Amino acid sequence: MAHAPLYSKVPTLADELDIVIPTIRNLDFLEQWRPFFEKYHLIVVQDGDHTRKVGVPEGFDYELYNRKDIERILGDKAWCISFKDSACRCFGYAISKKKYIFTIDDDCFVAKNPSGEDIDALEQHIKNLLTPSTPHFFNTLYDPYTEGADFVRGYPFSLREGAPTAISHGLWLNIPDYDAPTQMVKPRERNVRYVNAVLTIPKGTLFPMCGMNLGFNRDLIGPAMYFGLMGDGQPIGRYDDMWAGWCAKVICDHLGLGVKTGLPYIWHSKASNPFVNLKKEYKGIFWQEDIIPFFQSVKLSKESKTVQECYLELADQVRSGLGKIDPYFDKLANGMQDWIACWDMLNPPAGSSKADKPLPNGTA
Ligand SMILES: O=c1ccn([C@@H]2O[C@H](COP(=O)(O)OP(=O)(O)O[C@H]3O[C@@H](CO)[C@H](O)[C@H]3O)[C@@H](O)[C@H]2O)c(=O)[nH]1
Ligand SMILES: [Mn+2]
Repeated sequence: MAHAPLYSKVPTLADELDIVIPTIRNLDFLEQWRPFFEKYHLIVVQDGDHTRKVGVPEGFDYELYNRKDIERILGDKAWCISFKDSACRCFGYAISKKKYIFTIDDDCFVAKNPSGEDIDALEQHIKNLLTPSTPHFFNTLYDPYTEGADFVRGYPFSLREGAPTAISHGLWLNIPDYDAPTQMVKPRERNVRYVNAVLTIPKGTLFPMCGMNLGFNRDLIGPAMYFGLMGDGQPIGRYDDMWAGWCAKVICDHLGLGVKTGLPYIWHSKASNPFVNLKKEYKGIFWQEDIIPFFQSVKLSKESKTVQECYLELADQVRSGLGKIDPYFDKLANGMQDWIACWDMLNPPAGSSKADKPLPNGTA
């Protein structure tokens, strides 16, 4: 059974992909990415003080949303979008009109491969997203759809079509995405290991999704990419991307979609303060010992056929399964529900009466 064609030239998807950047800093890092990013539309989610002017370097096509814009657009449901946390980025996922999203932090730069060449992270994410995943049977020679590799002997031919890829999870050279305790005991550790591999995360296995260098297919998994309620007024931080990854993975498993991790690498330049991070992560470090078994036991009903249906069913299970840990999870379940309402308001089904209503633009 022939499997997906290899791409001699990876399509740019310039009109089908938005780059979402959360920022409390500045966007000077875009200068280094200019050769790779300039042809794409940017969605900048400005966090923190909305009166601060965030400059976008000349030549980039963008829309920029600050807290006031989020409140204007989402009204009484704006509360479900985090404030003073990188989780605010998920507003960009909902307001986008494109099929694909790539999100990157403003302290991530262009990395070099072992041959010293600049890595076009976006091209690799596109390659990952446009080729199938293999969640149902592990290919020991890694990604069979990449040049110079294939399915190994014993790989069932009936499974070689693979599954549609929903998420492409990239990695980081230099500052690794460690939690605070690890960062505190290994303050000088740098990731210098370039592993030339892309792996599908097997069905039934969870993973810690980092939002620093992440691509996904909005049409396949967008409504599940709610970065959990963190930051201002919340008891935990730095679990936003993790929460989205756990929710998205159980839904991908239910819907037969794939998640890949590995290439591409970016160069992560700033180590955030481990003491500040410990304060943010502290409760999460304990809670996740209950959260993970919860997600491992999640069963979604066969009636849940769309991402929204799966996500709302999951929100109910979060409320009943995790609400006893802390009232936060009840609030988070409410946030998940209001997120879906926001998603559906901003992304009405084609042909519905609301589909043609232009939304208020960002402050760009
Ligand atoms: O309140 C905030 C804090 C930060 N941002 C923007 O979000 C990203 C990540 O910020 P930063 O680089 O400071 O954080 P890291 O610890 O390196 O990031 C890791 O933790 C995750 C946070 O949950 C993040 O996704 C991981 O990569 C930058 O663009 C900041 O400008 C913000 O918008 N609001
Ligand atoms: Mn960072």
